[in-house]
Amino acid sequence: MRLGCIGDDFTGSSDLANTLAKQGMRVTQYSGTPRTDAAETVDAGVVALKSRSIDPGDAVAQSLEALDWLKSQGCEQFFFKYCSTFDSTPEGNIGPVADALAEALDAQKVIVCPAFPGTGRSVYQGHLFVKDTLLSESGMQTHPLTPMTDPDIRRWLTRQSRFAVGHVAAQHVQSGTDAIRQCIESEHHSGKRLIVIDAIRDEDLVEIGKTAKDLRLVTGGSGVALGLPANFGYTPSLVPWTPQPGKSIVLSGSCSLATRRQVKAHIAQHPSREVNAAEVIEGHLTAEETADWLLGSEGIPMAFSSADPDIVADIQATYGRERSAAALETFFSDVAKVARAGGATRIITAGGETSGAIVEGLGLETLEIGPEIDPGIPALRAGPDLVVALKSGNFGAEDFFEKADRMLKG
Ligand SMILES: Nc1ncnc2c1ncn2[C@@H]1O[C@H](COP(=O)(O)OP(=O)(O)O)[C@@H](O)[C@H]1O
Ligand SMILES: O=C(O)[C@@H](O)C(=O)COP(=O)(O)O
Repeated sequence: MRLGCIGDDFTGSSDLANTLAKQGMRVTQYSGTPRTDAAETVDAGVVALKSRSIDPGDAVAQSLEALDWLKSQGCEQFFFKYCSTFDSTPEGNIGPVADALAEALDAQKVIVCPAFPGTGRSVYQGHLFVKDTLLSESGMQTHPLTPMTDPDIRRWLTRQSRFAVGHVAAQHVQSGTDAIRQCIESEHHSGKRLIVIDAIRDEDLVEIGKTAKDLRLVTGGSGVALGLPANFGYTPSLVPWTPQPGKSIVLSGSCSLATRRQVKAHIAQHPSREVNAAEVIEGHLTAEETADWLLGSEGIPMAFSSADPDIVADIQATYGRERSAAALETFFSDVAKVARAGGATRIITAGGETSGAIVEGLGLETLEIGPEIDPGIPALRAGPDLVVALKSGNFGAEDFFEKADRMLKG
């Protein structure tokens, strides 16, 4: 294994794995830190953690455990993957985890770059944009778990990190590798350890990737990984796929804007059932009942709790943020288990936390990376008769669920 990656959620990990696979690396995604060695054939290993919204101390401990395992597999460089919308709270977990990995690797110059132009995320003047709006006006300001209310990544990260935060501006990035390297050095000499880098185009990310050749630790969204495989001599290639027949279901616990649009579009075409959060939390709706309905329905049936911010806010005010999230995640995980036992072979999930709960619940230890369905979302094989797609909250076309099923089915 050459490149060792740690993802702070499961959808984000598959997004990174997708970028690396398209650039020619053989990639495997692991659910948590494996207890055994990786197969010899793996070039890049992505350890997916569910660490984005947990206590910062736990996130650090889990990330360091993953790092130890990746080191033991022979990795030469390490990547910490977080969300292209920098999902975190003022306490973490991006800063604390990046700090801990930097110290463990003695990395003095650490790139911080959430940009992913392919999905409209760009960093300019240290501010994160989602398409043409600032992060804090993009819908992310009402995220159920990590509301993003400050678009200045430097300022947000400064609240989370023990280290001074630096910046490389777009005009230097656009001047190419030498200019970027000089700016990083200059920030380093002025005592900055975490260095936010502007990037608005894929070309910028490729240049940043080249600059990162000698850095032990790189952090960011999947975009900044674009240029890394070439440093190891890999070249872009087509990712193979074996079609998976059988029964498909969609489970959506994401309340992000893109998912809500996709849910609306899917309802118009396929059997769909809204999961009432209060009924789940109160224990009035069982996973068995929902799974039976999914298995008995035609087409690409969907169960969803995806709701508008005011509805989510009401649920959280009544039951608490953590309790409602935990109850819904457990519910979707249980639905997936029953549906799988009842014959589901294609499972499409929406939402990072939701997907993490489902993949862990199903006990899927490794995921092989297949072709890209939409930017940042690959088809994944979990076993001889099970395939999945883990959709990040704000990724995917409006007809994503149908499109994903078409690709998984082959
Ligand atoms: N109707 C709802 N009310 C309150 N919380 C909800 C509701 N539906 C989903 N959630 C919770 O919101 C969180 C959404 O996070 P996640 O699955 O990561 O989606 P995204 O990828 O869009 O951020 C999950 O913890 C989920 O359980
Ligand atoms: O970088 C991204 O935007 C994604 O890979 C990602 O991490 C998305 O997380 P969720 O929106 O929570 O699914």
